Amino acid sequence: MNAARGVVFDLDGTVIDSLPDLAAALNRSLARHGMAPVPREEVAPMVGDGAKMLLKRGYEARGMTPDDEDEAIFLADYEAHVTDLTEPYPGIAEALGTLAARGYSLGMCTNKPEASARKVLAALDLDRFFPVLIGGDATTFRKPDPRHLGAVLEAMAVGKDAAVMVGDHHNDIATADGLGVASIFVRWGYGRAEATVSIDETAALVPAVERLLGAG
Ligand SMILES: O=C(O)COP(=O)(O)O
Ligand SMILES: [Mg+2]
Repeated sequence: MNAARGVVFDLDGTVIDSLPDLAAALNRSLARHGMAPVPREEVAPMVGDGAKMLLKRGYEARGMTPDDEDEAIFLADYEAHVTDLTEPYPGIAEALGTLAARGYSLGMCTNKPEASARKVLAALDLDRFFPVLIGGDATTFRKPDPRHLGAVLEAMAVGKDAAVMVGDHHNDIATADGLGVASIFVRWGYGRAEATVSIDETAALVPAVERLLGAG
């Protein structure tokens, strides 16, 4: 019986490969100022602390600082194009379906702006897996602050001993560690982290969760 067990997912770099659209939006913003584009592989390590931080880091790479107008235009433009090039990672929908079928509650703890997160999940037919989702702009705290994960677990009515956090960034692991929650680091995303449990492919996800939370 897994009814009270929960798996909390990070979004960017864990469930969806959103880097192409994030990089494209950043580069459209830079182009407004006549600045050269930042290649995708250089954008990847800038992802993980939310869209505003991505913009700031992208501008810094070109020796500039975004102002409020840059920020507003970038956020609206990204939200409008959030599904142009973005895809779920291969096998992730199947893994989510298996976890749901085995009785795990699923939730999402993302630093992405919440409207963009909900829009992209709906467009990719993944929103049905995540009745609980808290975005990086929804409260005054966000990952790596453990309260972000704490708020997701509270909304899921899952205790921290019965939960696991899955993410691609050191923020995800730090959030879980800070709250005393088990975590799984996924290596297919954009970040690096020291983690007790790491996996290389989506096929390894369900077995890793079952090992941490006990097979049903
Ligand atoms: O958009 C970001 O910077 C990070 O989003 P994530 O927390 O879902 O990885
Ligand atoms: Mg991520």
